[in-house]
Order: sequence, then C-alpha cells, then structure tokens
Amino acid sequence: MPQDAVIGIIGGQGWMGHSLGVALLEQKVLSPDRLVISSRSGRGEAYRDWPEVRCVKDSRELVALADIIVLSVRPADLAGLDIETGDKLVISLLAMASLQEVASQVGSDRVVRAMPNAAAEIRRAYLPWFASPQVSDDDKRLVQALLASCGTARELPREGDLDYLTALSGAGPAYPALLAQSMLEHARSAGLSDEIAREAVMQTLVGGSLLLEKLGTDPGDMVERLIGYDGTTAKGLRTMVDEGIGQAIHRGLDAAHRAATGSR
Ligand SMILES: NC(=O)C1=CN([C@@H]2O[C@H](COP(=O)(O)OP(=O)(O)OC[C@H]3O[C@@H](n4cnc5c(N)ncnc54)[C@H](O)[C@@H]3O)[C@@H](O)[C@H]2O)C=CC1
Ligand SMILES: O=C(O)[C@@H]1CCC=N1
Repeated sequence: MPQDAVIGIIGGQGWMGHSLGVALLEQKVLSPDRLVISSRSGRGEAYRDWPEVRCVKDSRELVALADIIVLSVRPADLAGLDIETGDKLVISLLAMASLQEVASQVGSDRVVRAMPNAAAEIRRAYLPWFASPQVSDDDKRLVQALLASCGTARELPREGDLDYLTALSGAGPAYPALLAQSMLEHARSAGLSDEIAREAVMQTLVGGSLLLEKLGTDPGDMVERLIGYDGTTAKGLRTMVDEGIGQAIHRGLDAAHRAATGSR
C-alpha cells in the first residue's frame, strides 16, 4: 500500500466500519493518522486507543481528506450519501447495491464491492470482493491487504458470485446462531441449567467447526463417519435429514440470494 495513502470509512463507527478500522490499526496495516472516519454520532468509543484517528461528521469532508473511500453505511442510506469521489478508489461493503449503483451514486468508476461478515469483529470473516475493470492491479493488491486485516479475502471473477456469497458467507454467521438458538431451547426444555446448556452448545459448535476446519475434508465425510456408528448420532442426523433440514437450508439460502440480488 502506498505509504501515505489515507483511508476514509463512511459509517466508521458502525459494526462493519469499526471492525475494519480497528483491525487495520491493531495490525498496523495503517497508522492512526492515516485513518479518517465519518460518523453522524460523533467520535464514540471504538477508536479511544487511537486519538490520532480523525473523525468528521460530514462525509464530503472525509472524501476531501481520504485517498481511498470505504462505504460502510446500510444499503438504505446509500441514496442519501451526498458525496462526489472523483476517480478515487471506492470500496463498498454494502449488501444489495450493485457495482453500477455504487459507481453512479459516488461518481467514481474505480469501485470494489466487498462482502464482509459479522466475524470481521474477531478477524475471522470471509471477505470475497469484486472489482470494476477500472481498478488497477496495484489497487487490487491494496484492497486485498486492507480486507485481509479482517479475515480471509478473495477476489471473485464475477459480480454475480458476490451476490450469491452475500447470502452464504455475508449472512453466514447468523446460521450457526440460529442452530445454537434451537439447540439451546431444546437443552433448556430438557431441564438443563442455563449455564450448562449454554456451555454445552457453544463448546460443541465451536469445537465441531474447528475440527471440520482442521480435518479439511468434505463435511459429508464426517457425517457419514458418524452415521457409520449406527448409534445416537445416526438417529439424530437421520431424523433431521428426514424432517427436511437440507431443503430448509437450501430454501433459506435461495431466499437470501434473491434478496441480495434485488431487482437485478
Ligand atoms: N452487519 C453485518 O453482519 C454485515 C453488514 N454488511 C453490510 O455492511 C454495511 C454496514 O452494516 P453495519 O456495519 O452492520 O451497519 P451499522 O448500522 O452498524 O453501521 C452503519 C453506520 O453508518 C452510519 N451512517 C449512516 N449514514 C451515514 C452517513 N450519511 N454518514 C456517516 N455515517 C452514516 C450509521 O450511523 C451507522 O453507525 C451494510 O451496508 C451491510 O449491508 C455486510 C455484511 C455483513
Ligand atoms: O443482512 C444483510 O443484508 C447484510 C448482508 C449480509 C449480512 N448483513
């Protein structure tokens, strides 16, 4: 990254905005004097350890100060962004807003769409991104370095893949949360104390995910291996499959994908 490039995050106090800003600072990808955030609610607590970070209320001021602009407002707030970035590099984290929509809203052709997820907060996000043809190879290296501060970043060959991944990985941390919620309700109804139920659910989901990651094999192999015991797990898995868990997941992902694509 150019040593003196200034990054501006519009919505830099929000969930994704501050996750990215703080990750860049903590990993020293960026020195605090090279980060500007715009926030309607003032400075807030997220950057208290870095007083050199500049905070402005007016996003037009941020655009004037920054070389690279990150958009991290909610999709409904895009149309109200009264900014003109010229040909500065713009990185949009917004779901549902196409490259074309972002480009025409901010007036730049150098636009990257990136899709973080909630795990950016702990730097374990999956962050696919797609760039417009006007984004240079140097820009792309920079984008990859910035986004990798929050997890695993990956350039995509097609914008449509980003819409799909908005539903799969962008929304993704909500899916284990739903599973955890359902398991927790069941454990409580079986009479376990709240403390033990929570501990059991969390350790099981985290441990199971880490094991899958470590094994690196097809998840179906682990399912088959456990079905092979023909015991407790097999009974549970077969019932879940027969009750339509697979279809429910596919239909949910289809619905999220349709929402991510909007009218396109
Ligand atoms: N939260 C998530 O898990 C994910 C969010 N996203 C996308 O990231 C974007 C941001 O989402 P969150 O951080 O979760 O939302 P958020 O609501 O936590 O943050 C948005 C921030 O933007 C600020 N804001 C709104 N209009 C502004 C303006 N004109 N100038 C300056 N600041 C302004 C708000 O005050 C707020 O602090 C969204 O577009 C969303 O689609 C993408 C993937 C995952
Ligand atoms: O729910 C949303 O629209 C955004 C995109 C993925 C996660 N949050």
